[in-house]
Amino acid sequence: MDKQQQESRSSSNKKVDLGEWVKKHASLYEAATRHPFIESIRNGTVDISSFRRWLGQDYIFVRAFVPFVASVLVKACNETDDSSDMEVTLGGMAALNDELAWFKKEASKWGVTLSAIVPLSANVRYCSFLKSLMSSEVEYTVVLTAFWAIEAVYQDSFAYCLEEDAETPEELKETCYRWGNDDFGDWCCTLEERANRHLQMASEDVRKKAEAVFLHVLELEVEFWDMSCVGI
Ligand SMILES: Cc1ncc(CNC=O)c(N)n1
Repeated sequence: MDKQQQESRSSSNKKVDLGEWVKKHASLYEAATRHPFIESIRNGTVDISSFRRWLGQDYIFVRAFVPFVASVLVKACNETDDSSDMEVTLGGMAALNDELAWFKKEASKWGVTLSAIVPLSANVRYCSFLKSLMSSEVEYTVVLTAFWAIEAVYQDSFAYCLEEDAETPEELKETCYRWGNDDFGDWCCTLEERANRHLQMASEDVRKKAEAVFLHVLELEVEFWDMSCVGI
């Protein structure tokens, strides 16, 4: 085997998957999934005005997330002929329909007026990032990676608040369960599998872009939690 063959062999054998990136960037991943806001839910010391702020801001985020997921679905239909890709994304869209209804119900329980919420700057930044990913120029592999990262952070964070030794207040358990439940966990694993498949097939350039987008999602998630806790 000559040198060039060896290089191309080793680059195609190089393990690229999302689990590896989580390990490689463990401290940022941990900052996003074990944030003080999440820790405060888990140990029962959460400041309720922070929780209410998070709830109102997250409703705005989820409304912006719907067209992003729709754009992932369009790319799945155009760029792959594998129906599992379309199905996992369509499943995510269906869940968002229930989620928006849930936000309305939860907001009224906490006395949060959703129509009066003004998006804070971290939220505006996150929503405009989603918008930038909706461009047809952004590769399917890259947006699938972003989609997985956005969902995985919530799944991991809220599942942590439901562990056996967690002291999450009763009235917050339903919120944690929304993203921390096992079915959502399984769905995230399916999404991860789909994304990994595409990463394996991608060029080095696309993989690099996907890794950068993964890191950017983690940063934006940290800022989103930070925004929820300002003033405490
Ligand atoms: C800021 C943020 N990140 C991820 C999610 C989870 N995806 C949809 O609900 C969310 N609701 N909010």
